[in-house]
Amino acid sequence: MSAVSKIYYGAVINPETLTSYQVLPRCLLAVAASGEIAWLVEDVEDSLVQDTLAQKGCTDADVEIFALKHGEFIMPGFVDTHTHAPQVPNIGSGQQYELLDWLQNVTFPMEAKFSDLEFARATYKSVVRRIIDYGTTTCCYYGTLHGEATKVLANTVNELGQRAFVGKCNMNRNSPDYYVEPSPEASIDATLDLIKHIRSLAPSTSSPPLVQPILTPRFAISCTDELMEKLQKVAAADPSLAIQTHISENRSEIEFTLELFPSSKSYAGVYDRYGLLRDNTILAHAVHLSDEEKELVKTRDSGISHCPTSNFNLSSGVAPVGDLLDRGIKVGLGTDVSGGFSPSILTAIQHASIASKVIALQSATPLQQGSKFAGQALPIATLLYLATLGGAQVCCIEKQIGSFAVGKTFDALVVNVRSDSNGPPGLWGTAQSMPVDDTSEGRRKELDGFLERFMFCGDDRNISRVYVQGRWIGGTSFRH
Ligand SMILES: O=c1[nH]c(=O)c2nc[nH]c2[nH]1
Ligand SMILES: [Zn+2]
Repeated sequence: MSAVSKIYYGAVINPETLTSYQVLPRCLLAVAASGEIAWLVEDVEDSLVQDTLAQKGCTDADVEIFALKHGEFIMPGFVDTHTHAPQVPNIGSGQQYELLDWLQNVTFPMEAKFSDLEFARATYKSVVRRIIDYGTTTCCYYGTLHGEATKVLANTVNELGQRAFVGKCNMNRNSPDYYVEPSPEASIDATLDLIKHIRSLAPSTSSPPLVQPILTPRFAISCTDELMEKLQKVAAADPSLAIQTHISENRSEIEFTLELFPSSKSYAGVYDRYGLLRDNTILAHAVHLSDEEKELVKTRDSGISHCPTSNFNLSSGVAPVGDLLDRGIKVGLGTDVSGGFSPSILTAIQHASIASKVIALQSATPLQQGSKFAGQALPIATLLYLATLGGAQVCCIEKQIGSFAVGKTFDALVVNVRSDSNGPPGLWGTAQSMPVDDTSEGRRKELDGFLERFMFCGDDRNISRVYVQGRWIGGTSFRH
């Protein structure tokens, strides 16, 4: 690890497990020039900061110290495990449709426009900029079916410094003539070319690279058997290649899938038959999986992207996240723009909470023995985990990001809930320069309250800085 280049002192929120997180009002955290966390001391009194720095061999002269104000805190950046960059211009339109009609009437016409590379360049620049400023430090992006436009997306992400997985859609059927791949061969050639391009963006020293390719069969409906067989070969030849697709989102979609693949018993069975369920597979939605399918997903160690905003908005249903968690399945959050109408993971957090409450309200039976989450409202710790470390697990990068620990990279947000922040006016009450209760317990309680209110009432105006790999890349205080 390189020498310490920056020290942060102040309030830190650090996710630990599905049911716990650390609330650290006076944390001292050092980031190396490489972007990794060099060391972290959980509780340091103001008067002991200089001594602690001296003990760590740091002097004011050689490192920059960023002292957070009261009402500011640092937390890990958000992980969006599922979104569609080319659908951002469509946000808020077509909400009268369910999935299959929405794709035909709203989504495919917009995605088709990305055959124009100038349009792709201008759109992706503003889309990625906006997603970074919403606090998403890692994002799993679907591009369109166009290889060249998806290279533009990957280049843009790389230039703006976000961590991401970027894939082009494989789709050679059940799409309009103006927006469909001509053959399985053409789909695979463009995919391999994109993978090569994205891997060439990585400086050889950064491990893992900031931008990684991801195999993206749009969903089973849009891929012929022949294309699925070819995708299977690509995946088998490259076990480190991540995979993303949609699963079991909408009842008509499930019915159509089973008609198209009559030899498979279930939707998950289709993907499994083609070797596409593995530990680095991200499955969006999983609203209507059978118990047998959930077991299969668990056995393959694939992850689920829970996209509650989209599931409500396209009237798809409510995913049984508590049950998935009880089964030990990895779960993260996804915005699924523009099925979801917000690119902010904060909105996904709020809707994940409401979704769990809807399920709890509908649960006729009391909690079953051994179930920790099913049929219950998800607590703050779980929502925080899904938005950060859970998402990192789904992407198989939990050793690098998602929480703060020595050796992990500093992918982080500075959140500002002060009355003088740019955030929702009047939300935070009177500006206080000090906690009302200035004891350790008082500070912890206050910080915990700040976190909860940020998660439910905050927005991007409260995110003043966004860091990826130690580099300041966005937020309201960032000069673009
Ligand atoms: O929410 C969704 N958005 C999409 O673009 C899509 N394509 C297939 N299935 C999908 N679901
Ligand atoms: Zn989607």
